[in-house]
Amino acid sequence: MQTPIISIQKLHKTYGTKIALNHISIEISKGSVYGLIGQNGAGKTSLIRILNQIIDANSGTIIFKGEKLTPEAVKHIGYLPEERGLYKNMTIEEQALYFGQLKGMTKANALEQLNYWLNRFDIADWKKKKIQGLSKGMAQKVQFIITVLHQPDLLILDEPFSGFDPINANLIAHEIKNLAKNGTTVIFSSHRMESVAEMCDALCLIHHGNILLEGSISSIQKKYIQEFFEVTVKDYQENELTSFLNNTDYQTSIVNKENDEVSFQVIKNQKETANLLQDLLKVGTVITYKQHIPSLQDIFIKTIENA
Ligand SMILES: Nc1ncnc2c1ncn2[C@@H]1O[C@H](COP(=O)(O)OP(=O)(O)OP(=O)(O)O)[C@@H](O)[C@H]1O
Repeated sequence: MQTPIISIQKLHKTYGTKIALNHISIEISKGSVYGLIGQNGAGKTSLIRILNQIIDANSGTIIFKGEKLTPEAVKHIGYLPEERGLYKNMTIEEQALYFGQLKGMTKANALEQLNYWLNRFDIADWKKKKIQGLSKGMAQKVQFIITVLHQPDLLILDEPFSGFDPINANLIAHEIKNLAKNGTTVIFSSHRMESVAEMCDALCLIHHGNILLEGSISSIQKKYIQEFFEVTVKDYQENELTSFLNNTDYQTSIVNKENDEVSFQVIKNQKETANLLQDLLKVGTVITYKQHIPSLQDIFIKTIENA
């Protein structure tokens, strides 16, 4: 891995006795789209708020662009929170100037960037519109523009597609990928696993403040390909089937059982030691034995079920 743009080391966060992040460590390389996934309450927002210095961690270190993260360095971060916040009485232009200047931009630079994005989205005539007159989708687009206006090195997007129709969601997805191609690092937080699978190069799955899975999408899938199997056994012995189902080396779920055939999915718990084919041959005549290529969704669900 190249030098990470952000390195999170042993980050720990509690609220009273509740552990929101349990000494987690993550490294994210420049220009990647990194998925942060987990169910409600997993700890994603806590991590994002610490990265934005909105709240403090109890302990741990964050190194951003080679140095310890400071409030000043947050100017190089763009954050699209899940609860969007625009000032309803301002025009789009006023809003862009306000947020741009907060991030240290000159007025001229903020205007130049605003024009660039409005033209890119083909909405140049929106500039003087007030936020309160915008539809939800339009306001989301403006919020996206304001988040990227100052050309941040790190872009943190919390559920960026919520509120968008599929066409606009595609448009934003395209822009996110394009920014990453040009060197912006993106942290993409969502509990919608399919959009993470589509957008990200790497990810981490957080559950109750712990990291259950971490790495590139291809390495995660490769690891699980070796573990999932679809099997059909004919002329099976009921007692041998029962003992296979009770074997703790495997997790087995029966898909179909009819006449003298039984079909099931098997996951190897003990990848190194279990000899699946040999164990299946004791059950009966193996007529199908194939590796199942799991979707990321399958992997996440199984991982959380086993946690
Ligand atoms: N201010 C707070 N006070 C007490 N507990 C909190 C506070 N904020 C978060 N928590 C708890 O910390 C845990 C992690 O919450 P967090 O909001 O970081 O999760 P999340 O992954 O962002 O969830 P969601 O997808 O629902 O936004 C949860 O159990 C939550 O109830």
